[in-house]
Amino acid sequence: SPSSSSNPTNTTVEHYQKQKQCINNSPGPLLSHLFQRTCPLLVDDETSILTGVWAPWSIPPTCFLSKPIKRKKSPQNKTPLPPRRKLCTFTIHSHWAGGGLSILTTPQHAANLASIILDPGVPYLESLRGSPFRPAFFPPSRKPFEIRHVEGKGLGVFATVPIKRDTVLMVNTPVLLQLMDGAREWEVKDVFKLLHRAGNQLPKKEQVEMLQCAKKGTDRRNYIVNDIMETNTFDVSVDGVSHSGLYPEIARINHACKPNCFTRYSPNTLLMEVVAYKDIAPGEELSLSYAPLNILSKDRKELLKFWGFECTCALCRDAEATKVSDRQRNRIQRILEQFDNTKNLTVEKMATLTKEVEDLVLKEGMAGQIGDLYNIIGHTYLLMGEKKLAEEYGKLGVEKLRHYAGFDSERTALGLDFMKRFD
Ligand SMILES: C[S@@+](CC[C@H](N)C(=O)[O-])C[C@H]1O[C@@H](n2cnc3c(N)ncnc32)[C@H](O)[C@@H]1O
Repeated sequence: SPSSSSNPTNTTVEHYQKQKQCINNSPGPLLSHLFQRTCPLLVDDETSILTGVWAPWSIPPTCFLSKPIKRKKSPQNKTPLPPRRKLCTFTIHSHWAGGGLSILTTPQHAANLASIILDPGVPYLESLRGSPFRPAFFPPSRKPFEIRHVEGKGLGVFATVPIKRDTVLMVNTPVLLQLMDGAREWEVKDVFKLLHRAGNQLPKKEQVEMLQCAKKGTDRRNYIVNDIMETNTFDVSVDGVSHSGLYPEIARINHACKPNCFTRYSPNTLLMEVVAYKDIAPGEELSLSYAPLNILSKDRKELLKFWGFECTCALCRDAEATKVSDRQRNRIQRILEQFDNTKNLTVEKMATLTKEVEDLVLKEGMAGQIGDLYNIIGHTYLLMGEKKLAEEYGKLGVEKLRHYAGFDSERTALGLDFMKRFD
């Protein structure tokens, strides 16, 4: 096993049994019933050999230790070095929704995730959010879109029927998750090896879906799974920590700088939804923004290099429209800066700026950020001593965040936190 022998952690069976405790509060404060879940044991490469048990995973994990931490010897610095952490590949062949999933993460995050993977309690969560986790067009044979070739972009997804704004078009579980937070702690070659294994261990169906995803093809070392992850994943919060998630069907949707769809992620189920921002006509291509929407075209271009392409969306092909959009997005930034400086603000000025920024946000196809915007406005009013207006905008923010970010998103939790001061 790659991480054995040199492992400095205590790995006796007794030590292993002592680990039976929930360290993290992974589900967050929204879901009090989930605290009663039993806490799964930590599983890694060594515990699975010691105990012969690696449930709920289908295969014993493979792990690598993080790089040794180097520090200059000095008599002043007596703080102990943090322990080296393990990064492992965990695979389950049939999770709660019936699919296969491989996860590259630490044993602690994997243990905290185990109950979600076995049964996230979807009916309860649906009752909390007030709507089912199901695409509007059901069963899957009635999908309102098709996948076909697009000039200069590879494959893309196109509407086949009229789609109304706010329609849930896709609801998918991931096939691969990879820890991003602190990822540099491990040797790159070890991460590549674990990714390769994570891909190989998937059931056939998910393996094929994964391998069919787009590739940049720029890595001469030919680490295909790493290439696929870099080209196709979304940033998702798993056990409260940043991971990248591969959702092969959703990954077919191309990027646009003024998209017609947005994604909504639920950390309590790992489900990712694609929702229409606006009405979409048959024949129109579905699009998502891979980069944050509130940045200017040159910064977007820079960011999109990470996905390995030069954007050819409708906005980027139209120099005049790009200029107007940059001007509008720039103005949004300037207004947000004014919200930071409450000394110069009056209630009347706030009302005028709010109206202007709301209009601009909608014009720029940034409705997904409107909840965050109301939240900022709520904070500004509070700093100005306008409690009633602060509460009004805080409430509006939570309502929009529930819709655009998701009922259990961390952004919504921030909005709810803000509202606590008005209880
Ligand atoms: C997540 S995939 C999208 C689906 C992909 N077209 C396929 O064939 O599976 C991302 C890749 O699609 C292409 N792509 C997506 N959006 C694009 C855009 N706006 N302009 C040019 N290429 C784009 C790029 O090759 C990018 O690396």
